[in-house]
This record gives sequence, structure tokens and C-alpha cells, in this order.
Amino acid sequence: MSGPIYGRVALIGLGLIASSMFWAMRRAGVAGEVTGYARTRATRETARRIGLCDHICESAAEAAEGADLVVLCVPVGAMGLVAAEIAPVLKAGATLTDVGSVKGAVIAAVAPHLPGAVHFVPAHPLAGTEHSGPESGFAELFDNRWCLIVPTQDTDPEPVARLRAFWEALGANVDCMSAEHHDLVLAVTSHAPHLIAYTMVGVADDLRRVTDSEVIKYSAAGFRDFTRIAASDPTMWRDVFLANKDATLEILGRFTEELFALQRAIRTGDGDHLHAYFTRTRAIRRGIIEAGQDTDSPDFGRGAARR
Ligand SMILES: NC(=O)c1ccc[n+]([C@@H]2O[C@H](COP(=O)([O-])OP(=O)(O)OC[C@H]3O[C@@H](n4cnc5c(N)ncnc54)[C@H](O)[C@@H]3O)[C@@H](O)[C@H]2O)c1
Ligand SMILES: O=C(O)C(=O)C[C@]1(C(=O)O)C=C[C@@H](O)C=C1
Repeated sequence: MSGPIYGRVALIGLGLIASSMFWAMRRAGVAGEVTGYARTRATRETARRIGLCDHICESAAEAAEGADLVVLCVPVGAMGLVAAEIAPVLKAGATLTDVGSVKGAVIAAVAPHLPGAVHFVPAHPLAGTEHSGPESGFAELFDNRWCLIVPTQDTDPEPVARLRAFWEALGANVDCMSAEHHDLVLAVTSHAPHLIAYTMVGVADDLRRVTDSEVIKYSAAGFRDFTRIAASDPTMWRDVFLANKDATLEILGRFTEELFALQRAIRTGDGDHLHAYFTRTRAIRRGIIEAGQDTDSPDFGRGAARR
């Protein structure tokens, strides 16, 4: 257990990520006091009932006032509005961070509102589930996951180092990168895959020959994973695609080109093309396992022994 890293932390938006942060902060003892704010009365009442935060406030400004660390945990499309609302009450020397899945658009929406005496250190924990809301969080969500910190040109090193220590205390491994690079990487690893999952589940639903019960009953692991991902929060994902438009379209363009090539290979009976492609992708997966980078895999730790 580490000592407090911030005297007071404010969580704005009390969903999956904020509630997980609260339980992880409590586990690690890294925050003296935690205030919280959610937009709807119902969420604020739920938060009070389940003991989320030390104090639930009636406005974002009330929660943020006097805080040493303010964390924006709202959908990326709402970050700018919330930043504008709390900017006048932010304490000099405080750090403002966020957990948004897109960085370039969030920085562009938030930074112009902030007074010079506030340190803005954008971040993104690469951990989540398909569930949302204040009751979906749990302390272990960030354990052994990455949290990417995306300092802007003007960010001082001390607040970055402190936020790094905070996320490490919450269980995460931390890396720093530019916003542009972050958005491209996430378009490949998260945003395009989500869109593909949404599409596949939509296609299955359109095929009326495949009744609901058959889709569930006979669904193999791959499709079941797609349905889990496709159950994610629609507001969050609408905002992600609108905010990371360029990188996502770039990756989807490449994806459709490769898909057409595979489609053509199937139509023309080009087994060599299919075999060579699948051999390449299998080698990528094996490389990830051998580098010990997939901690969720049943193969984790087996390395090269697994062939
Ligand atoms: N869910 C994930 O897998 C995941 C992972 C990493 C980062 N993120 C990012 O974290 C952020 C929060 O995601 P989540 O999964 O916790 O979402 P969530 O839906 O569980 O919670 C979001 C909360 O924000 C509130 N909210 C929405 N608009 C608001 C506004 N204008 N003002 C105040 N509150 C508002 C909602 O009522 C809700 O309480 C998003 O930016 C998302 O991109 C999500
Ligand atoms: O596990 C899941 O449910 C997720 O989709 C989490 C996931 C992802 O890995 O793509 C989704 C969005 C985030 O910004 C970070 C993590």
C-alpha cells in the first residue's frame, strides 16, 4: 500500500472507469479524499447508496473545486463542455487529466478552457468491459493493463511523473506517447475491431434465417466475443468514432482492401494466398505469446514451449 499521492481527487462522470478508479484508489490508499459528480440524479443516488466516493456533489464545479487531481471520466464528446464548466474553479497547481479513448480531439476540446496554472496531463487506461455505469466498476480492472499518458507540449515533467505513480499504484503499467500516435495505435487495436464486431453482430441479426436462438446456441468463441463487444455503451462508441475519424477511416480503408483480396482468393480458389495469409497472422499471434504480452491468454508464460 502506497501513501496518498494526491490529497483530494475529483471524479467527473461516475461510470465503469470512474467507479473502478475509486475502488482501486481505495485499495491502494493513494487519495486522501475523493469527490464525485454524475450528471443524472439517479446515478448520484446510486453512487451514494453503494458508497462510491467520500462525497457526491451536485455539480461538476463543486466536485472539482479544491481538488489536486481532477479526472474527466465522461464520453469523449462531453469532455470539452465539462472542462469549460469546471475551469474557473480549478485550483492553481492542480492536475487535470482524463480517461478518454481518443486523445487528439479531447486535447483540442479541453486545453483552450484551462487556466495557465493548471497542469493538463491527458491519459487513457487500456482496460474496460462491455458494462457501464457506477455499479459496473471493480478495483482490479487496471491490474497489469497499460495506461497511456499523452503529455502535451506544455506539460511539466513533475505532474506527469506524479500521474504515472498514481496509475502504477492503481495496478497499471504506464507508457507515454504523442496524441497522434496514440490515436493511430488505438484505431488498429480497439476502434476498428469494435466497428467490425458491431458490423458482424448486425449482419447476423439481419440474416433472418439464423434465428436468435441459433445464433446464441451455436455461436463459436469468436462470435460470442463479438456479441460481448457489441454490447458496449452506444454513446461512448459513437463519440469514439466521431472523435477519431481520420485514423479509424485510414485503418478501415486498409482493412477493406485486405478483405477484398481474401474474398477474391476464396472466389477464385486461391488456396495458396489464403494459406500464406493465415500463416503470417498465426506468426504474429505466436510472437505476442512468446514476448509474454498477452497476460489473459491461457498460453501466458508457456512461451516457445507452446507450438
Ligand atoms: N468502457 C471502456 O471500455 C473504456 C475504457 C477506457 C476508457 N474509456 C473512456 O472512459 C470514459 C468513460 O467511459 P465509461 O466506460 O466509464 O462510461 P460509462 O457510460 O460507464 O460512464 C460515463 C459517465 O459519464 C456520464 N456523462 C455523460 N455525459 C456527461 C456530461 N455531459 N456531463 C457529466 N457526465 C456525463 C454518464 O452519465 C456516465 O455516468 C469515456 O471517455 C471512454 O471513452 C472507456
Ligand atoms: O474489453 C473491452 O470490453 C474493451 O473493449 C476495452 C477497450 C479495448 O480494449 O478496446 C475499449 C475501449 C478503451 O478505450 C479501452 C479498452
